[in-house]
Amino acid sequence: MTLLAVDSLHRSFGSLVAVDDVSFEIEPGEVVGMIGPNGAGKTTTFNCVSGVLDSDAGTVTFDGEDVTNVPAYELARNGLVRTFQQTRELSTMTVEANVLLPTPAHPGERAWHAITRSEASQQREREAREQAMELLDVFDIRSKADEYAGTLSGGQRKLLELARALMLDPTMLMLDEPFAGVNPTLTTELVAHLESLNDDGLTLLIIEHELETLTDLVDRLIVLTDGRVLASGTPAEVTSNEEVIDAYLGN
Ligand SMILES: Nc1ncnc2c1ncn2[C@@H]1O[C@H](COP(=O)(O)OP(=O)(O)OP(=O)(O)O)[C@@H](O)[C@H]1O
Repeated sequence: MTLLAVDSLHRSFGSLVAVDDVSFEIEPGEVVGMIGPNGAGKTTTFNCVSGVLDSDAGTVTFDGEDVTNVPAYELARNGLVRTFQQTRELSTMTVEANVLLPTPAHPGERAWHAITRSEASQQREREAREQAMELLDVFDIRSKADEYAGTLSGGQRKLLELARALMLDPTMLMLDEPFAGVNPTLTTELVAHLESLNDDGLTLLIIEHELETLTDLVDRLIVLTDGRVLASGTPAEVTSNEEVIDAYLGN
């Protein structure tokens, strides 16, 4: 069964049509890249699909359920999680606290946990902490666990953002420019992490400008221009498509 189906999505800002009749489908286990020139509507499409912005028309179906305009926190519960182009770490909290933020087991989230401190809630906290530390270990930022997130480099912030998204145990991750501002060594590491997450069954939809980074990683590319899907296919198909070359690659 198709995991994500976007059908005839529209979103305008005043008279500007940012997303204009966009349709695409993602199958379970796929890695799909979304490319297109600046202003093509990639982030707005992400925002509408991930419940950050309401769409004006169209439908989004995730895992067989109509989730059109369902808020992000509810989508996350269903397994659809996204990251942002601008990382959203809280710079005056520690790296560990940042990773723990989205988990329901975080003590701050439910006031009554703090009061009752039931065995079950303490167990959940312990498990969340272990999971957070494992992720920081995998992403090679465990040594920074007790430091303020504000001290991390741009690349490490991307890893922190990814770790935080993974704490929600997603079925599908939508990544908005995960490699932007990341140095080549860290990019290679990040790609390897994404490949291994995909090997474990995680479905990925990735916005990226750097086509070279995406070509090896993705099964398929969706090209947007002027808010519309211009082409979709394997990297080889898309990069040899004349319309794509004119609209995007030729630039
Ligand atoms: N909140 C907003 N208010 C008004 N216009 C917006 C808003 N968000 C996006 N737009 C406009 O919608 C169009 C699509 O923008 P969007 O950010 O989705 O494109 P993009 O393909 O992600 O671009 P980039 O690669 O530069 O991030 C652009 O013309 C942009 O200026």
